[in-house]
Amino acid sequence: MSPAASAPSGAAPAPAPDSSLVLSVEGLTVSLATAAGPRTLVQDIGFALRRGETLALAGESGSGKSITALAIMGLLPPGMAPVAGRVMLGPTDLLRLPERGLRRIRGNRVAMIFQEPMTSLNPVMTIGAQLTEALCAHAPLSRREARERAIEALQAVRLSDPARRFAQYPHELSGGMRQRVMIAMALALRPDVLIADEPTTALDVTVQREVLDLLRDLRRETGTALDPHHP
Ligand SMILES: Nc1ncnc2c1ncn2[C@@H]1O[C@H](COP(=O)(O)OP(=O)(O)OP(=O)(O)O)[C@@H](O)[C@H]1O
Repeated sequence: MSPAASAPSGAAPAPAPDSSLVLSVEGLTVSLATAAGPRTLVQDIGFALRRGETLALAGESGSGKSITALAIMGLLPPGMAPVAGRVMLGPTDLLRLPERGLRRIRGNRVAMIFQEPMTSLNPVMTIGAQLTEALCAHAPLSRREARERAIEALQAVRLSDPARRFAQYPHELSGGMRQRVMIAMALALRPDVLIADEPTTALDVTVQREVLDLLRDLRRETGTALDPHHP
């Protein structure tokens, strides 16, 4: 991890409570169980994110940026576990929350967009069906309300002709459009924190710029704090 993302020493006095603090990661350490014993993948990471703020985790390949993001979401692959630290979302330590509680937090309070939107979208469901399903899973909405919210979300990410996109399948959209759909899906639930793990790596350079500009504008409009990986 770069110095910007590395953990504070822990010797500093506890800061005064800060109501704008959304997410605070302290001393996060993740290890992988191997035949030769535990291997540390992320060591003593710490950072704080305030409402409306953007924070970038920078570091060389393999330094643990994705693992940090997955640990925050409680989505570490089997064999990996956080072995020290805290991930405070308001007063709640996500590392100590059971899976049921985490499921309520994901999407609603903390959402994540991944590198390759094609692998996160279901190829046999329309964009609209996926958006409304995600919305209905998190909020008690009628189908009609969910459809309206989904189309609004597609509009918010500046997709042309949102009503038509709603009825299309992922393969009918370009890579940049698919990433916009993923952003729409993540933001439709109005999370406090959006984690973006290299959201533009799979896109060509001009589309990368458009998606990053869009994320920046949406952050301003919604106040969602953003934790982009390789912005
Ligand atoms: N599924 C896995 N099983 C075992 N080890 C893994 C797995 N995924 C990642 N690792 C290891 O965890 C460490 C951190 O990986 P991570 O993917 O977080 O790096 P990164 O900083 O996101 O890299 P990149 O910039 O290349 O995406 C690496 O040493 C990697 O080998």
